[in-house]
Amino acid sequence: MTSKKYEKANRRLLQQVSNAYSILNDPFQNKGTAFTKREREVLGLTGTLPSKVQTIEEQAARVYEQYEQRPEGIQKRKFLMEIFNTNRTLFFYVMTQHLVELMPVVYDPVIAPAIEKYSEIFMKPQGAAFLSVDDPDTIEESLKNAAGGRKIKLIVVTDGEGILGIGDWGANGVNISVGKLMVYTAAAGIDPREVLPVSLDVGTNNQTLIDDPLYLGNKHARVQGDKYYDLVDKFVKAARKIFPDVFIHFEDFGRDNATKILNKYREDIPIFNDDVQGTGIVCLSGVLGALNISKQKFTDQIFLTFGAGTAGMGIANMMYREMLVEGMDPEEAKKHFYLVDKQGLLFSDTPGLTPEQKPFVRERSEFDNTDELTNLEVVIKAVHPTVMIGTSTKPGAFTEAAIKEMAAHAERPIIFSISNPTKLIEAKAEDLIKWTDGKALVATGVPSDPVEYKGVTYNIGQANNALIYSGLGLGILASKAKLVPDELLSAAAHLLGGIVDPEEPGAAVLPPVAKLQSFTATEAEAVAQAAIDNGLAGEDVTDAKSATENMKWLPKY
Ligand SMILES: NC(=O)c1ccc[n+]([C@@H]2O[C@H](COP(=O)([O-])OP(=O)(O)OC[C@H]3O[C@@H](n4cnc5c(N)ncnc54)[C@H](O)[C@@H]3O)[C@@H](O)[C@H]2O)c1
Ligand SMILES: O=C(O)C[C@H](O)C(=O)O
Ligand SMILES: [Mn+2]
Repeated sequence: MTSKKYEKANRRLLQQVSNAYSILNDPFQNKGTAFTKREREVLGLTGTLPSKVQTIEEQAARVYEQYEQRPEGIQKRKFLMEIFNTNRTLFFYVMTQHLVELMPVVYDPVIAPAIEKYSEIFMKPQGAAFLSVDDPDTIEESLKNAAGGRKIKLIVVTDGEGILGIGDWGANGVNISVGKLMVYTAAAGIDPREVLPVSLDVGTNNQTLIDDPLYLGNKHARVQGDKYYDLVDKFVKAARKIFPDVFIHFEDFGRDNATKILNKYREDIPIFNDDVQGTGIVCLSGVLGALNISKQKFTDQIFLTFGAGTAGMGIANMMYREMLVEGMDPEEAKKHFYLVDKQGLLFSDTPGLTPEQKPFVRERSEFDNTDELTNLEVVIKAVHPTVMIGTSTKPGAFTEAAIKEMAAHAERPIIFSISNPTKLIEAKAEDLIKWTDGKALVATGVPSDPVEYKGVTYNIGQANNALIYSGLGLGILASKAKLVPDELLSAAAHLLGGIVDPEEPGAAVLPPVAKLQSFTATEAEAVAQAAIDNGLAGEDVTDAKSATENMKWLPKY
């Protein structure tokens, strides 16, 4: 068949299969003005676009110029979402070109108001699957419909109950799944065609949403108990049936469910809870980075968890495991941990303890002023922590008095104030540096500008699981890891913790987001190697470096 005849047959087939608009309206196929004249002829696009053919660079320049003209915050994000909904390749080209500038807009902190307003500003479902507790028999059908025939390798699922620190946002929470997946692609080059955001809509206890005529989710109280866990189980089983090798990332589940779900499935399939494990890894990396700077020993550290919830206990468990890896006796290791929650310092007889908190509580007999240990400053005075991590959602909780009390007993106090979004942060980086006269080794959950203090520029690491989960995911997918044991998480943490330049004055405890793509690639290789070393990799995966490099998708036509 001559090439002319072939092209004619191909054109006819394409036109039968999909007319111009199904191409132009498919963000995975659409190139917009970058379609060449030849492509336009073959694909039946002649006359459907302005005549000029642009390169992706020219398109990106136009998009970025438009972006800059948008008002700060959610308007900038809405514009970027229009690009994402129109042309995934162009979106990720622009996002990777301006990663440091765009991450806080695409992701944390601007994603928070975007979630709060999701229903009222809804334009497109952005390829997400909306699984409803009221239609449990449509789970498989819903996943297949949303995948649209695409081979899905990575799912980020949320039930919207514990969004960042802003709480229950029901079906609006799907935006966190969409945003997290954007970071996976921008940071690690996960193919955007192979990902699926999933919302488990089990209702909401957020009365604002129930009363909001614009709210798009199920308008009833959150379903709990067996019916809830049955839906989660139906989802997990259906996802693994339809997408056999899929890696499932759980995000922003409520404190009572997150760890329980993780522990139920992690021995059988490759799953991950970002708030529990991702945050644990990034904080362990940050502490290891800080100790590289202060030259202190990990086993000498005393940890105070402020806000012993999903993330707080994920972090505590990751640190505890590290103590054991360092050879410490389990009972001795437990003596290095203090949990503070709404009730104050947690004791074995404190009412309302969660299952995750119980292994780490203390005995009242250890103290002679237990009634006063509801005040953070008093707790610090009593226990002399060297590491304090805030995952409490309590803004300003790290007061000047509390921080100065910590600095009185710790030569280089390690203080991570990581509640998100910005309005919930326990203390600002510049205050922590000032209150400790430059001694504190600081990290925040949201991006923080460098702090100038007494002639030193203090670079502030972003202790956000976004620095870690993309590399972990790429390593898991590239190695075809059958499970995600702690060994893989630890490999990621030690890799990141070793990237810090400890000799630089004011060095950050974590690598900068500007280097996210490069350290993500290195981390992915370390995770894939750990999978190979632990006998968890696919039979055909023997070379971690080539496996991760071959997996990467690049935003180009
Ligand atoms: N930086 C990151 O990567 C990262 C990762 C996960 C969570 N977080 C942030 O951490 C915060 C908590 O998230 P989570 O998923 O663990 O939520 P969670 O609800 O599971 O835990 C919050 C804990 O803080 C406790 N708390 C609330 N008010 C308190 C107070 N006044 N004093 C002491 N404790 C208090 C709660 O009782 C709960 O145990 C959120 O702001 C979230 O955005 C940050
Ligand atoms: O989403 C983030 O910014 C980090 C973390 O997962 C959180 O819940 O705060
Ligand atoms: Mn989260």
